[in-house]
Amino acid sequence: MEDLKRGIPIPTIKRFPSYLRLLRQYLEEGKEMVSATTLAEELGLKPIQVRKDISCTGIEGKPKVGFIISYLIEAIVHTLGWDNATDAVLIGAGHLGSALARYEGFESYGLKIVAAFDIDKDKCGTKLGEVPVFPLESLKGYIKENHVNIGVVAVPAIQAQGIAELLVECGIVAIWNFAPKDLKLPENVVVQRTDLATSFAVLSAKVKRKIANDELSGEVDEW
Ligand SMILES: NC(=O)c1ccc[n+]([C@@H]2O[C@H](COP(=O)([O-])OP(=O)(O)OC[C@H]3O[C@@H](n4cnc5c(N)ncnc54)[C@H](O)[C@@H]3O)[C@@H](O)[C@H]2O)c1
Repeated sequence: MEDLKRGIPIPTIKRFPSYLRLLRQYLEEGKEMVSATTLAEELGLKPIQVRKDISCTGIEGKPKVGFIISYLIEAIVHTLGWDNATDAVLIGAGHLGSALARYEGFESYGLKIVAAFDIDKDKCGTKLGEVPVFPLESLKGYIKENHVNIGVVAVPAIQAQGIAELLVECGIVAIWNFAPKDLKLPENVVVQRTDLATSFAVLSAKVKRKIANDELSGEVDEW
């Protein structure tokens, strides 16, 4: 995480997950080395951009050979701070919350949902996969006791602002908000909103352009 604070450009950070996906695929295929040119071709980027991005991890390639894939994966994961899974609490154990809590893949991205909280008494005391669901009233005590820094919000939009304020009051410093609501919070709180509808809007615009016979842009999809 230290490296992120040192000012790696946000577009580079956004491209890193695409590099990781591709590099892990290469590793599964038994490849050991990869060149910046190959990565660039696969991801629709310019080789100079790929070299610049990789230089942010501190890894150096060998001329004409490229990069050792396993070292590069390790370096990107470390640069993103993903080698040290960060505990998070989830608020809202409904359809979306349940899917998020059950998804084990987040751990390889450094996120570990350790507990879920809900106002629905029938859900409290149950588990979403391995994640226990607790009543909302126990949120504050849990966060204090377990030193959790991240909150994932998956409650109805109308509840989201109140829940976000409660999370901040409990000491949460970063919120991953899935509710369709722009949260108003103190500036020192990191908020990231994720909306599948936005991704779909991009997809739908691209489809329209394709149908109109325009060229699709070569940009890498961002998440
Ligand atoms: N970002 C996306 O792409 C995306 C996709 C799907 C859903 N959503 C949003 O995610 C949210 C949840 O959607 P869902 O389909 O899982 O809904 P859901 O109704 O299945 O689940 C909501 C859960 O939140 C709980 N809840 C309500 N108020 C609460 C509160 N004050 N404190 C704690 N828990 C509370 C409910 O008891 C319920 O278990 C909605 O805001 C929805 O719009 C976003």
